[in-house]
Amino acid sequence: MKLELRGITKKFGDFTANDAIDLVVEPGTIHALLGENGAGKSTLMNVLFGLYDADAGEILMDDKAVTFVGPGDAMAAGIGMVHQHFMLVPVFSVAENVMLGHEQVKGPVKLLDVDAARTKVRELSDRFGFDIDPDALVEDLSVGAQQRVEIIKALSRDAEVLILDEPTAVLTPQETDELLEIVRQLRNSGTAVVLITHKLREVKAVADTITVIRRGKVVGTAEPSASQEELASLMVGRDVSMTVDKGSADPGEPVLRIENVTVVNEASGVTHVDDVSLEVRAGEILAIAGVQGNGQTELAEAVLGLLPTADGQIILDGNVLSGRSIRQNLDAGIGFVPEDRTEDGVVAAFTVENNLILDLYDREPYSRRGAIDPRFVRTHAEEQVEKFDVRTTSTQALTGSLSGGNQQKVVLARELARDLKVLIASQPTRGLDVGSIEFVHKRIIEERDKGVAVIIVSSELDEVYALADRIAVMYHGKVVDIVAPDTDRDTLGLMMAGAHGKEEAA
Ligand SMILES: Nc1ncnc2c1ncn2[C@@H]1O[C@H](COP(=O)(O)OP(=O)(O)OP(=O)(O)O)[C@@H](O)[C@H]1O
Repeated sequence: MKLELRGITKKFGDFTANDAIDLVVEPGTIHALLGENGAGKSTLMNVLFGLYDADAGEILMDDKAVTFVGPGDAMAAGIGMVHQHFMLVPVFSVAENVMLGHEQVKGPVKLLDVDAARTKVRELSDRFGFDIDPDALVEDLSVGAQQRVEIIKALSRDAEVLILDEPTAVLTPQETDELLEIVRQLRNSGTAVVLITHKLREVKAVADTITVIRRGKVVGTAEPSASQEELASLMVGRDVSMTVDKGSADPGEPVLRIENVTVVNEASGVTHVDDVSLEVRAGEILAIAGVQGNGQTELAEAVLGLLPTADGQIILDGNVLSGRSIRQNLDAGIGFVPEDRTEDGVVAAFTVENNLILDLYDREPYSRRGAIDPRFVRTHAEEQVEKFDVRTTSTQALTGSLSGGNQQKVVLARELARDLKVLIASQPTRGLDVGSIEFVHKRIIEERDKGVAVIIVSSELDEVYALADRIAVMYHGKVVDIVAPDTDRDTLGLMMAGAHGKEEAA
């Protein structure tokens, strides 16, 4: 099915998020939609999926104008969307999840019993090589498999246009390759795929057509043969350096010591971190590389005090941290960028300016004589928004209304505004555009050069290589080895997949 958007305009108050956007997606093609954070990509897709009402413009399918009042209409017309946050019910099986929602669809297919859904899942799984068991519980599936269930859900409703919103942000390198292969197969079977991503390497690998939007407007199209640098500068409107200059580290004394730390999930009894010892010195960046779910997140949370340690101790500047509150740890100079910004990073219902002072509101100069100084808070927010290039209509906008990448910049701006001894940043640039990644990497290196001990938890090898002075690889809760950043990609990848130590991986 051919999809055409003509002159789509969507405003939020005075702010124009989409400004007369034209886009044609041909059947059997992969159309990448590129744009910096806040460019308006998600807004445009939400208009297309019937979640937002456009202020102007029209949607045509096979040259016929259509109107979608809600996602049900869009699905009935053959549009499927896989969001960044999956919309699956964890305690239901795959087949039950696929069945859900069929009752809303007006189209020809209806899966109103589990048997029919099971058969459909098998059929689609076999056809596209999804490798999904219809009876598996969603909560037992890996992130990559859950995403395939979302795609099956869309295909089970006969989607002919499939929108994938940053589908690889949460995937491992191997899962990413698998997904891209699936996307190619969908294209070959005639599906029109709209792919929203910040990862230029992926765009170049699979896209047939590339449209770039900036500040709500289409600024151009590009060929997949364009270089990453060309795509990046078209996206952000300036030259972007894809690798940040980093001088060699000049590490000082150890600031943070993690000694034989074990973290056990109290409810399930599962050991997430298993007898880990690490040392981070002032003025160095230790990257913890690993496939998501190997204990890195829990280790980072244990250092801040968000999770209790079952064994071992964490020592900051000679002081044992256990038994102290999170607040005390923040006050002691720990900066923390959590992995899940929407859950743990920002309060969506607070304004940007209030999110920027979450850890600071009760101290001078943010508060005076026990009361928040609103003028100072605003000035501070305006400075930070400018410095971190947070695209928001105002500092008083609700943080939940910001695009994903811009919410991440708010978290980083808040954490880096304090005087830190240790910075722990989990997936610090997930969802950020290339220009913002360059900026954030520079800021992290600046912290290092100021003498902060930095821990970066990342599953992106590009990021690990861009920042690390040393790399600790975690697998199944243990540190497999600590290696130098000149270790090659394949060796590191194998270690992340469980090879013990550099020699074995080599
Ligand atoms: N519900 C809303 N209310 C107010 N403003 C909004 C709303 N949704 C989006 N915006 C604004 O519209 C702009 C475009 O946001 P959108 O989410 O479409 O960007 P994006 O291109 O998807 O960005 P990212 O790459 O960061 O996900 C942003 O500046 C955002 O603040």
